[in-house]
Amino acid sequence: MLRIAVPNKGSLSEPASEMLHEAGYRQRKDRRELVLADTENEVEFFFLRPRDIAVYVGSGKLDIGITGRDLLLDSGARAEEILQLGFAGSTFRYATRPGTAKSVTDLGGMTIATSFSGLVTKHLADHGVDASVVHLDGAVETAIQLGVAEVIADVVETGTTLRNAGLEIISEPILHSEAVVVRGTGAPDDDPKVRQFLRRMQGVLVARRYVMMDYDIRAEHLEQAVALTPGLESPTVSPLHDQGWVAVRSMVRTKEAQRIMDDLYELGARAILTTGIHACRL
Ligand SMILES: Nc1ncnc2c1ncn2[C@@H]1O[C@H](COP(=O)(O)OP(=O)(O)OP(=O)(O)O)[C@@H](O)[C@H]1O
Ligand SMILES: O=P(O)(O)OC[C@H]1O[C@H](OP(=O)(O)OP(=O)(O)O)[C@H](O)[C@@H]1O
Ligand SMILES: [Mg+2]
Repeated sequence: MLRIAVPNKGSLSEPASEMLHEAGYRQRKDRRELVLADTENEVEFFFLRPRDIAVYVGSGKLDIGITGRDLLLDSGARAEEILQLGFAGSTFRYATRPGTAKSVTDLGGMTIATSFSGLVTKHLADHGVDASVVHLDGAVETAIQLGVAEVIADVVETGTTLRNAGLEIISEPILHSEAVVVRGTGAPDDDPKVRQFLRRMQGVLVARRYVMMDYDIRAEHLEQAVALTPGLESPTVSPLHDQGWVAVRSMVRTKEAQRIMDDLYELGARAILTTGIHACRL
C-alpha cells in the first residue's frame, strides 16, 4: 500500500481531494474521516493538517503527501517537492503600513509577525537582516493594528486581505507557492507505486490543460494548419473520401483553443471541433 498524506482542512483540502478523485482514487465522504483505505488502487490516505504533512513524509512514516511549497519550506522537514499541482497558487510577501519600509534591508530592528517563522527567519538571515520574528497562528494582518508587530509576512493571493487592512506589499516575493507532491529527501525515485501515482496526477493536469481538436482542411494547407496545432508529439492526419481534404486531430492548450480555431478557420479549415479530455497517460 502506498501511504499518502492529504490536507484535511484549509485552502488545499478540497482541491487536493478533487484532483485525487479525478485521478480515480476513492476520497472520503465524511470530513471527519482521518484514514481511508482505497484497496482497489492499493493506496491509503491519511488526512492531516497541511502544516504537518511535510513532517510526516520527511520522517519516512508516510511515502508521499500533498502540501503547499511554502509549508514544505517552512517546516524544514527532510522532504522534497516532486510534482507541481497547479492549484493554491500564491506568493509569500512582507507587508507594512505605507511608509514603514521599502525593502527587506529596511526591516532591521523591526518585529515581523507571521505563521511561517521558519521561512521568514531564513529569508532575513539570507539577506543579513537582524529583526525579531513573532509566530502567530493566522490573521496576522491584525498584529500591526494591535501593535504586536510593524511588519507581517503572509500568503497573498489577490491582495484583498492586505488592502482591507490598509497594508502595502514591500519588496519582491519571498516565495511563489502552489500545491505540490512531496516525498522524503533522497527517497528512491524508481518506486513503481509512486511513479504510477505521479503518472495519474500528471494525467489529470494534462486533461485539465488540454482539449482535443479535430478539423478538416484542404491538403495544400495542411502544413500551415499543423504549424498551428503541432500537438504534443505530432498530429494524427487521416485521409477523407474527398481526396483534396484531410482530417487532423491534435491536442491543444485549452487557453489557446478559441484563438487557434479562429486561425484555422481563416486558413480554410472547417468542421473544427474541440472535446474535453477526461483522463490520459502521456
Ligand atoms: N488565499 C489563498 N490562496 C491560495 N493559497 C492559499 C490561500 N490561503 C492559504 N493558501 C495556501 O494554503 C496553505 C496553507 O494551508 P492552511 O490550511 O494552513 O491555511 P489556510 O488555507 O489559510 O486555512 P485556514 O486559514 O482556514 O486554516 C499554504 O500552502 C498557502 O499558500
Ligand atoms: O490575497 P488574498 O486573496 O486576500 O488571500 C490571502 C489571504 O488568505 C489567507 O487567509 P485566510 O482567510 O485563510 O485566513 P488566515 O490568515 O487565518 O489563514 C492568507 O493567510 C491571507 O491572509
Ligand atoms: Mg488561512
